[in-house]
Amino acid sequence: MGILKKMNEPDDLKLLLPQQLQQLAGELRELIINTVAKNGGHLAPSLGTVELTIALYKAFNFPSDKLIWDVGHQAYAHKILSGRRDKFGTLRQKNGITGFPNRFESKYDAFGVGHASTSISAALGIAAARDIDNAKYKVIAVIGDGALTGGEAFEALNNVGAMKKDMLIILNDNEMSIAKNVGALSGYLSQIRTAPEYTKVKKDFGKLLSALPKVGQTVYKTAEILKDSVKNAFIAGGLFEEMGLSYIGPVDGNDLDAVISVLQRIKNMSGPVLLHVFTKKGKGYLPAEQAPAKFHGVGSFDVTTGQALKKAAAVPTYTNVFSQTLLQLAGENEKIVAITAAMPDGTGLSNFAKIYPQRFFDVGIAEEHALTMAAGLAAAGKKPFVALYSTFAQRGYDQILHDICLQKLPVVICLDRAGIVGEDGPTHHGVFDYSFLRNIPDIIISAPKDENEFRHLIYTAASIDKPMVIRYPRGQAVGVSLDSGLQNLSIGKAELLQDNGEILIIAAGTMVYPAIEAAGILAMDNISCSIINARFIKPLDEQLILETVKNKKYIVTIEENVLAGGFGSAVLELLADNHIAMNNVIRMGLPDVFIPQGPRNELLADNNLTAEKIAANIKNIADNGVI
Ligand SMILES: Cc1ncc(C[n+]2csc(CCOP(=O)(O)OP(=O)(O)O)c2C)c(N)n1
Ligand SMILES: CC(=O)[C@@H](O)[C@H](O)COP(=O)(O)O
Ligand SMILES: [Mg+2]
Repeated sequence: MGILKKMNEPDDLKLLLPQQLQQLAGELRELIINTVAKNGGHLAPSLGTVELTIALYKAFNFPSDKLIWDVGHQAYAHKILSGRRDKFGTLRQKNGITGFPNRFESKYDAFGVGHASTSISAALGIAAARDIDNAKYKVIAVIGDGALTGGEAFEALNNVGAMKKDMLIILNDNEMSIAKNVGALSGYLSQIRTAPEYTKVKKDFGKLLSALPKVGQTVYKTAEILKDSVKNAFIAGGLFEEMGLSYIGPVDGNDLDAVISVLQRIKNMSGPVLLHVFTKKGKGYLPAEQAPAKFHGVGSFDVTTGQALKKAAAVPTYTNVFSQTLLQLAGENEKIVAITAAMPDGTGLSNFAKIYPQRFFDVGIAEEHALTMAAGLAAAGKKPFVALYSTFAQRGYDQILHDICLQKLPVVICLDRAGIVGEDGPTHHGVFDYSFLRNIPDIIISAPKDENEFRHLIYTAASIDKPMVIRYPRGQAVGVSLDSGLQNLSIGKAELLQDNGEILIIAAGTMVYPAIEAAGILAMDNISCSIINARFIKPLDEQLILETVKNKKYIVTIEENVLAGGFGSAVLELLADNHIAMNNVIRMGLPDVFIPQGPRNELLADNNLTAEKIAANIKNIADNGVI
């Protein structure tokens, strides 16, 4: 770390010579690779943007100028260069540096991110505020080709072209979303990349740039000449020009000199400018260059081989179970179709895509569109399964309400990564879905206690003619054995697992097994518990709950969701509506705060949602009568 260790202030970089900047790029890569190899993280995206980040720091003055990253999973070099080098070893760890730009972590993180396609909107807002204040700083958004497939990015571009604010949008095009990028826009960008003229421009670009003056009155003109020169070579970026932006590029975004030169020359251009850079995802680490999707987000790995350090577990993940069960059902029912919003691997739909390419749709990072498209498919007689991460489904609230449920269309919404996800932290925890879905009429919300029940719920969802949600967590399932056949579960029927004692635990989804275990711990203290597996959050099994609460001294609800408006609230509403006293109800779940990052198990323990903590809390209540 010869040069990097001398970089104490971001401005130190401005004094470095070209060769030293190259060395800095190498050292940044080394630090990023070694850190991610230990902590896990978004390696390939962050390796691809090293040169771009150095060039941005060379050309602009942060934090006065505002740099807004889209998603923010490519911003590790930015974190290191903006005063977080020495803490970078704590990346994604509990109480450590977060995996995404975070307004509360650094003044260099101009906007907090984690969800895609927000950067242009945020940058436009900041530019508009700047102009109201007559301030003079620059505003730069960096957006990937994947994030550009999101509707919000298009809405923003539409507005940018009309508002004509001075701002720079850098399109970091590596031809990849998490998986291969999809869609017509991606096709358009590839045409620019493969146009024979690009090769010529790429070669001539350096020469062209060095021949042009750098500063003063001529800058704007220079940029115009530059733009025209490129445009004269071929009409690249016409789409953006038509929308009212000045298109510059394409530029090789891993060629440090070229990116520095172009930024220095265009930074004073007026109006909205789109700079198109091509980068290589995973650049500088062969395993990541060869398998950019695998190294998009990784767990710990061996740097020499690129092999994961953790052995694959014998117990399947919920995602695997979903993948296999849906494939089985799709073989039996040709109406089944599947939709992903740019996460074919993460949601387990890649095999479905291979086997049923005509019945599979990757719509890009477009959750809203995915849901309404599913509604359209259902309206035309198909049985759509939309698989989304719970946190990203937050984008699609009105589509679920207005386009699916109000229309009573039989779409199955599979919410993966529901609950606490771990190291991705508060932007990614899927802990709000019970609350934001529960108020929608005609929706069915289910949460399996284990993989066996999960398979039956998928089968049930495939068989009914109503909108249904199944929510399940990140990572491994419980490890129970699977029934040989699949069966329909009665909608809204819960499962009474045991009925003895004065304490009734009603648990939802992932909290059922911890509840059973907690009851086992309490039994050793002669405290007996009854347990209900809710299975359905909506409709609730009102009959069973009302029957079972009779003669119970305490009722405990447990959920891996925020308490506000969640499953426990549903039980309270039921009791209130039936004039049953509620002063003996204890709700366990997540508090009204954003849960930070950390290992999932530790975060569950911190929030009293492990068997031991549940048992300790119930014992305290039983012993002291304290709630
Ligand atoms: C709303 C939303 N949906 C899905 C994701 C998951 N996601 C994170 S990064 C990514 C791909 C982004 O591709 P791109 O913008 O091209 O960046 P790259 O990784 O290629 O640098 C996806 C789908 C997300 N963060 N936000
Ligand atoms: C940045 C982003 O949103 C995704 O890359 C996400 O981190 C993937 O999460 P999983 O690792 O749970 O698939
Ligand atoms: Mg990309």
